[in-house]
Amino acid sequence: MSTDDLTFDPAELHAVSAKGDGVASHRLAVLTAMGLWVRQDWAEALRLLERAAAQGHEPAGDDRAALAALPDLGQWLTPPRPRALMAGPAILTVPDFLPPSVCDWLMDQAREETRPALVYDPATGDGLRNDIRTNSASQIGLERMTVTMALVRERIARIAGLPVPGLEWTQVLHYGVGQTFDWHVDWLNPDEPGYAADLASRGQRIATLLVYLNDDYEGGETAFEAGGLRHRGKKGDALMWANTLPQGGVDPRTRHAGLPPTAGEKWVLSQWLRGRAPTG
Ligand SMILES: O=C(O)CCC(=O)C(=O)O
Ligand SMILES: [Fe+2]
Repeated sequence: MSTDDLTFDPAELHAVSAKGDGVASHRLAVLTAMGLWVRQDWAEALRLLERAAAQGHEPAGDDRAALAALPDLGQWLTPPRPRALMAGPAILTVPDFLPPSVCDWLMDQAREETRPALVYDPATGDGLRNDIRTNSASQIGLERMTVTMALVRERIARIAGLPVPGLEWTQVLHYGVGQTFDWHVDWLNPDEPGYAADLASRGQRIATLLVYLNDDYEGGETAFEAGGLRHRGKKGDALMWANTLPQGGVDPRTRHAGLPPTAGEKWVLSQWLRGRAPTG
């Protein structure tokens, strides 16, 4: 069965999977990894992934190969302590947050479907093309989710100390020479009526986490107005910061930019984190 025709109903997925359909088994593996409509269970997700690969579903085979490069689950789900770069705003680094093989795999996944990056229109809450974002983005939503990605998201949630259901869909950003994500903040302006419904449903973007996926480019730092900080991690390193203040409210000092590479191409994973699962 093709992905487009396939249900997200776990009972139906089980039935189709039992008949030998690898697409259904893979989707069930992903839902089980995420705990979406079924109980979250890593061991069961891995069993289902094995089954999907054995049933000949190629993306499941790729997913399994990507997973094989990870350390054991206990180690993976206990990320190292971040190192503080700056206290106010709170900006931290995490060296070697993702293995190089996972970085390569994420870039491959993103190459398959990368579009011009959009900005959020406060008037409507829709995505809009805008000159401040000339880079491209690939969003990994539910249709493109994998068990490996679910494990990456779990590790992100753990290092940030925030719940997985609060993670927005992960994006992989791509910058060619001269392309930029110009000066902006990631938090949603609470004074902007267009953001009200989103903020009520999902809460604020409490934190941002980036993972630098490659090294072979010049320039392209992440720049913060605060302290004139310019940062560029090596392949696999994460950069994380709080968009809100410990006492509540947004932190205007988090204004930042993805500067344009001057040679080569920059790839970065971008994760915006809310504090809780959506409601309503
Ligand atoms: O690419 C970068 O360094 C910055 C990305 C960014 O600001 C974001 O994803 O919100
Ligand atoms: Fe940003």
